[in-house]
Amino acid sequence: ARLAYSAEQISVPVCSSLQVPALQLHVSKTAMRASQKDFESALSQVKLLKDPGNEVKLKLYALYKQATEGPCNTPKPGVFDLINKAKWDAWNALGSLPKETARQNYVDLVSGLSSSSDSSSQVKPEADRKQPGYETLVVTSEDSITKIMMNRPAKKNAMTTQMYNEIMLALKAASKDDSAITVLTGNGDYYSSGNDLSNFTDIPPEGIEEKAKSGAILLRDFVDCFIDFPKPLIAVVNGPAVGISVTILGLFDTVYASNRATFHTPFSHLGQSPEGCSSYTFPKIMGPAKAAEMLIFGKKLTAAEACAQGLVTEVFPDSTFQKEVWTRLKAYSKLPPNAMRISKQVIRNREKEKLHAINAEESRVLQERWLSDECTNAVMNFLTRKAKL
Ligand SMILES: CCCCC/C=C/CC(=O)SCCNC(=O)CCNC(=O)[C@H](O)C(C)(C)COP(=O)(O)OP(=O)(O)OC[C@H]1O[C@@H](n2cnc3c(N)ncnc32)[C@H](O)[C@@H]1OP(=O)(O)O
Repeated sequence: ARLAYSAEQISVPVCSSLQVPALQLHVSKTAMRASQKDFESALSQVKLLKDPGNEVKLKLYALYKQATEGPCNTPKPGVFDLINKAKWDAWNALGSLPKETARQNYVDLVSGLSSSSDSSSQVKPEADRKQPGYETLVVTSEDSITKIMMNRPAKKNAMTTQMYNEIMLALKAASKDDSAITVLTGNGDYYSSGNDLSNFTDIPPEGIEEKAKSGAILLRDFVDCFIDFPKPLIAVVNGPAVGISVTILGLFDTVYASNRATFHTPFSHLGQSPEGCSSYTFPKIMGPAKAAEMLIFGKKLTAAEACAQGLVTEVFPDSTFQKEVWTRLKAYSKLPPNAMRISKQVIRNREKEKLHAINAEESRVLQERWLSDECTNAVMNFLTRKAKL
């Protein structure tokens, strides 16, 4: 049965006080232009929806604020004010998007949510489907799809040691569960900002060399899990992607991206070198010249550019991204699972040995880079707030 979608009922554990202002019936006069009727009807419709989850609620919040107030110009909330900061980030990420476009995107998003909730009114709330035991991820299995969602939105899904370990665990479990396909995605406005640079600060008593050594082992094990993953693996790139979250895309079978996504591997800027087998997969996918621009010079690609260069399978408008992608994935997940697995093996197996060797070599080189002054200075500059990408 449908849940009435009232302000009280949208309380959820992660953002318990997140209230979508669209639920308020007040609409400022500035919003009442081209699609006024549609917008008003979307505002009413949203109250009838099942809880769409925090990620979507943040999008609704941001679009509503942009549509009614224009670009975000309020001060950024403090570090510990997680909920208001998440809301502020979502609104601020819309930049100078015109009010009318925001209004249209709001209407499109609500319409997408209404039709998907119509077709899945029996779906259990996400909290019920969530697999326990993960702190940095939300892992769910439904419709023969295991979804692994990186869940540190306030840190742009930066990957901590714990997150690397949990992703490995989740992939191992997904390889054995009864799902047909597996998806990696991010919660919030980023897909992932790559390696959490504070990983470099936790130096053990044995010293920095030991830290670099254990980091290289973790990196190699992590990437090996992607090389060996036996089922179709799909990246649903919901926003900007940085560093290792980009490089491993070369090991996925399909990459769907929102048109808000960007792809950035600033290794030289960070005094580091390519990993995730990208030194091999990127030149193979996009040719050596384009790969060099990304991996040596840190050129950031838009989603459209990444698609033109073969790293991304297809790009979708952000306003309909989730609806279009999940509709497609649900259809794919109904294909015979063994046939899909075997096709993947036929496509990928002959490269596996080579990829493992490349991964080992990249990890070895990176272990040395982590001890360099160039890397130490770049990480310190970020951590002391002197530099950002
Ligand atoms: C086992 C080890 C394996 C290692 C494998 C190696 C991989 C290589 C890489 O992945 S290289 C890529 C490393 N990533 C970066 O250099 C990104 C650094 N982050 C940024 O430049 C920016 O944060 C941003 C451009 C991603 C986003 O900027 P924006 O202004 O939109 O947001 P904030 O900077 O305010 O970020 C919000 C909070 O998130 C924290 N954060 C973001 N990314 C990281 C990160 N990679 N590591 C650690 N922390 C990160 C940021 O500090 C903010 O935290 P705060 O709210 O507490 O201030």
